[in-house]
Amino acid sequence: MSVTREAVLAALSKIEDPFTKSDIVAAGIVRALTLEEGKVRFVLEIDGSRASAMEPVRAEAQAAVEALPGVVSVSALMTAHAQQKAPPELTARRSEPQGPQKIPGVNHIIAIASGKGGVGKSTVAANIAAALAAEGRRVGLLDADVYGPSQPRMLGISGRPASPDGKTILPLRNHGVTLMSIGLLTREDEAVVWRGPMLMGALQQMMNQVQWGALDVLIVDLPPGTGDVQMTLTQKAHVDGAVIVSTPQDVALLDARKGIDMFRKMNTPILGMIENMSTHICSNCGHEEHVFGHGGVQAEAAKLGVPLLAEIPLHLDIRLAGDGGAPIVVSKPDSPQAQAFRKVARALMDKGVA
Ligand SMILES: Nc1ncnc2c1ncn2[C@@H]1O[C@H](COP(=O)(O)OP(=O)(O)OP(=O)(O)O)[C@@H](O)[C@H]1O
Repeated sequence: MSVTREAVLAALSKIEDPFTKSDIVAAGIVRALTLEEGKVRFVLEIDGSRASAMEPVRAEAQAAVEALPGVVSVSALMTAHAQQKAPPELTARRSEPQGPQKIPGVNHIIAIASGKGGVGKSTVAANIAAALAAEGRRVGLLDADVYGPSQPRMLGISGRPASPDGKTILPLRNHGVTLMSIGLLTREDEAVVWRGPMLMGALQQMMNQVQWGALDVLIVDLPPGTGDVQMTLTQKAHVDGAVIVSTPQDVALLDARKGIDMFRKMNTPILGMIENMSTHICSNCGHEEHVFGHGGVQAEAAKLGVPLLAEIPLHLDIRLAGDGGAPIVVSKPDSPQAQAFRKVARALMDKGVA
């Protein structure tokens, strides 16, 4: 028989949180507990400065659950809050500094967003980042797509980032782009369930505890939709603007409109829209076909009064390049597809945001 949620919580409640002296369940640090056919996953949400002190607690929690009958595997991760937690007996949290802040050393932040998943937002983000690097800009890429981090694969980066002092994280680098991705902190085959407060903690950690160095621009690859990550980013960081990626299909456009609306409510300028998978060019014969329609994003951009930054074709080379770890801007810099991305990069530089 598979283990029950109650049994897992009972085992975890025997472990003491050394900081609050209550058990880790009562202390509220056990989050995102999921059980699936004996596979147990949970996260300990802790103060970032206590990571090394809490590691034995994490190990003890993992071992306690592993010892339960019916448990097949256990994944126990730690995620950090950027700020101190109030002691549990206090109901009010100490207020934190309000309003968007600059990330030290980072001149500009550009968010790449889409209303719908799978429209090519990550592909666009990787290519814009590599194109800006090719223009000589100092570029960072923050992969905040917690539901499907794909930037390590697209930029050909693997391995875990180092943290020499246990507090800050050293990002990795390829194709002139400094990358930090939530995908580099989790195992590639491991699904991570992120809940609201954890998402906010993880995003703030990636913005503030990563040693980005001096950057002209940080590109943020957002998850699709209008959720906690988008809200946290625009509330906590000074974002220069958002680029909205959509396919020409009506359904994708509807979602893109919601995204634009959200950014406007958060006072984040819309830098423009990109129509991806605009037209299909056959790699054999060069025949052009409008698989998802064509021109829908241009019409929408005109209606909303935002610039259309590019129409990127659906082209096999773009996918192969992304899957192969060298975006098309790097692998085939002279191709028309790469040139379309270079044009977007130059437009962003001309606007003074990159
Ligand atoms: N213009 C294009 N031509 C060919 N393939 C493309 C193009 N744009 C994206 N793709 C491919 O489509 C797939 C989805 O793209 P991508 O991961 O960039 O989308 P996404 O919007 O970031 O998705 P998600 O929201 O799920 O993270 C990838 O395999 C990518 O290589």
